Amino acid sequence: MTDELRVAPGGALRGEIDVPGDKSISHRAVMFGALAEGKTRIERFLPGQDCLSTIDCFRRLGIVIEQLSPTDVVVQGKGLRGLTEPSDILDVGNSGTTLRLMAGILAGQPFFSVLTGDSSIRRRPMGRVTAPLTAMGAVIRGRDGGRLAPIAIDGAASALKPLTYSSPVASAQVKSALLLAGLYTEGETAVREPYASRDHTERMLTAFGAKLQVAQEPEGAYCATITGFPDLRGQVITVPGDISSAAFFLVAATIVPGSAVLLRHVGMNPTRDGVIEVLQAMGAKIRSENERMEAGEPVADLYVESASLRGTVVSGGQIPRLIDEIPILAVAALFAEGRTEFRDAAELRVKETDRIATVAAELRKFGACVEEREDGMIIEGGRPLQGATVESHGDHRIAMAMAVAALQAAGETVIHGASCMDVSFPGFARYLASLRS
Ligand SMILES: O=C(O)C1=C[C@@H](OP(=O)(O)O)[C@@H](O)[C@H](O)C1
Ligand SMILES: C=C(OP(=O)(O)O)C(=O)O
Repeated sequence: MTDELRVAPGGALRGEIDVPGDKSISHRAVMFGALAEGKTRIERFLPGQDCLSTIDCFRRLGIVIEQLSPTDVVVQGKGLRGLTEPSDILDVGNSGTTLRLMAGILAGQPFFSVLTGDSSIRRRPMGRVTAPLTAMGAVIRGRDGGRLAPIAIDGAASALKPLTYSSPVASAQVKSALLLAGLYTEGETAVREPYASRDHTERMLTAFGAKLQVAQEPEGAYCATITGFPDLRGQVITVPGDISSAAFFLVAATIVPGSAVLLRHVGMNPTRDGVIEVLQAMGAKIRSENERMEAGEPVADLYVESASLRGTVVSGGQIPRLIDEIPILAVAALFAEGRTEFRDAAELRVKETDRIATVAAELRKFGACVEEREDGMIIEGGRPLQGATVESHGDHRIAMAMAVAALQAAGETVIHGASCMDVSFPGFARYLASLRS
């Protein structure tokens, strides 16, 4: 089978999509379910490759996890002390969230474990979690002095103590790793970040019974504090749809004239909804309906119609609220009148790929005008696009963003390495096709 997706331009997008489950929340439901006493039932779980890696790793740690259907998962939790030493390395595949959050959990276990992943994971910075975990007393070794995977955690030699830590980056993975290690300390562990990153860990751990305090601080800073050794109890969790997946259809329906699409069950957590704010500022017609709370998270249905866009500036505290949506927002910028600028987004360089470099390189193949900056990019909108042969570079969000750009490019586009879409959005091409028929 060839690993490519062909996308031809065509008519309006019309219909409804039940947006697949949120990746960040699906990971956490499995992890916290494993650490809780009793059964956790997860509905609308995302059966993407990344979340399946998390299930696989926890099975290797002795947790029974049943997948009653692809989206219906039951985790038989064994409590904070219930994990057992894995007999082999733990392979997280392509998932940075799995590796970094598990590093925090495994630092608190009385056994030895090794975490690794694919070639992309083995290039991504892990010092951002291994350094503060070491400061908490964890004994961790890895390539490049513990900064690159594989990393080995000598839990038996570790004696964790609480830490108050100011993270130089707004990263939910760093924050979560330290809060999870903090579960295994006597006392309070506090993590401060320059801007609030996604807060699913704080919301969900609180629902499981942890004692957690959060505080918004001056100039956008944020601090979360956890108290060690709580009694965590199994929960029933209905996972909201992933706003990061919905974003591809928000942009697709906006740029293809005559489109009208309803996206059902979209997670609207205020630490994640920057994409809607920016698209609306650009002129997009997005209406939120049927707003409700599920599993401690706000959820809504989003109705989007095609619209003309104008350029904008995206920067500062907005960036963590839309970090994974920048590749698809760059596509929206191609169809906007004038210039769009992304600043303060150097974090994009350490994702599955260097997303500043890969977005610029691949969009230029369509004839787009994209200037790379150290911490972002500048895009001149309004140029006609030509269909092209493009590469995913093994990065799911790049592959899907290119598929959306192809909808409004003259001629056919071929996306090589398209199967990586399954990392966060299995069936993406089918969902897209369903709106075109
Ligand atoms: O905690 C999470 O679930 C995630 C946090 C973000 O990464 P960082 O923590 O590196 O910003 C995001 O890019 C990733 O897709 C998922
Ligand atoms: C960056 C991402 O995920 P992770 O860090 O978990 O690999 C993503 O899904 O865009």
